[in-house]
Amino acid sequence: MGSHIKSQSSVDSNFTRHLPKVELHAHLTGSISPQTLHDIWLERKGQDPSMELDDPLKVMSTEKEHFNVFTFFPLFDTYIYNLITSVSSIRQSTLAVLQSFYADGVRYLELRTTPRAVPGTSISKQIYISTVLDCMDEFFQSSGNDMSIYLILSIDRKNAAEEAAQTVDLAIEFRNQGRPVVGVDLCGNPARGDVSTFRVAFAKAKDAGLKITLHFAEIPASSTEDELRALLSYQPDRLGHVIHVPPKFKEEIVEKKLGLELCLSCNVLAKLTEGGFAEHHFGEWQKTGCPIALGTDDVGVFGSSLSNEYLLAGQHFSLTKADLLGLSRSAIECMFGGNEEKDKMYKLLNDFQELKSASP
Ligand SMILES: CNc1ncnc2c1ncn2[C@@H]1O[C@H](COP(=O)(O)O)[C@@H](O)[C@H]1O
Repeated sequence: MGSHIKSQSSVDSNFTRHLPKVELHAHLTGSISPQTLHDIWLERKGQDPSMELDDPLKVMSTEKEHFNVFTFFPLFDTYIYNLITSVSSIRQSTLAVLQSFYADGVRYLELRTTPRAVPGTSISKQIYISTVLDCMDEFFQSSGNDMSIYLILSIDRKNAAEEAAQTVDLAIEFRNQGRPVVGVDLCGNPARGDVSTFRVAFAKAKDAGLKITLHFAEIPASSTEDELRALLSYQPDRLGHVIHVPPKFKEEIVEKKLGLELCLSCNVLAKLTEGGFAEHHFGEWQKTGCPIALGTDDVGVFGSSLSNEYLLAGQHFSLTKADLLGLSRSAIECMFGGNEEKDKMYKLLNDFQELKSASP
């Protein structure tokens, strides 16, 4: 009874930080902090003073107007991908990202990244992915196996069908080598591309037993009947963002109980939604019974950690500690890593709940 009363109390940052969390929607490059990018920039500037890229602390300053859907996507192609061009900087940034999720209380992480070769170097897509996977292995061991980490490979909407197929092939190849690759994602600038291009690639991913998650209805232009019908025909296991979803698609999603990856700060700060946090569509989806996993999307850009996302949900939707525990449990349902991983997370949450209810 005591534990019941305590868990009804309002949420605070101490609670959300210590809550064992599941992060399922985090883009690796967008998760790199401005400080880590700055460190990499300083080192490159030291080696090559004529390097023309501006200081990340200036480019990504949160004091200026926040990135919106038009300014956000070029940040990767024209800036960050030009800064992180060596195996050592891929390693440095990936390890820093893993460390910050861990320090924030994430205990199960599915990171996603778009395979990329670095022009003018020997870094192929394969080398890029194996470097990221090596960092994940290293981090897993050095954290005392405390945070499980899996990888999802992203297809970018601007990709041609062949590139998308290559991404799926890479996912299958690494998964078959026993590396922790669990799925394939569709991301990228929602104003670009025709998603029907990727039919064959996603069919191959499905056949190979990979899980599928898709960025879905992020902006009105990517929420047409044709697009959403095509995306649902790829039989996704989870959907990301689900912002501008027309009622009949909503019904279908609810009927299938698809897992939903919702990113409050990203949507509000990038102005993908209107009305601020209080009007975020989390409020609507929460009533539908679809399992929800809060996610950071791009913590390096939007500056809000996963524990802060839980805090924001608590504050803006009047959720109690018990509600946030329930939300964490619903994120577990959405995990791609299998039942053993789910059981491990449920246990962590139960232990946490007991500890909280026992503490004065
Ligand atoms: C508004 N939210 C979003 N919507 C769609 N795609 C997004 C995104 N945030 C990030 N990305 C995708 O992730 C890539 C960077 O990470 P990786 O190099 O893959 O690790 C971006 O190029 C973009 O395609």
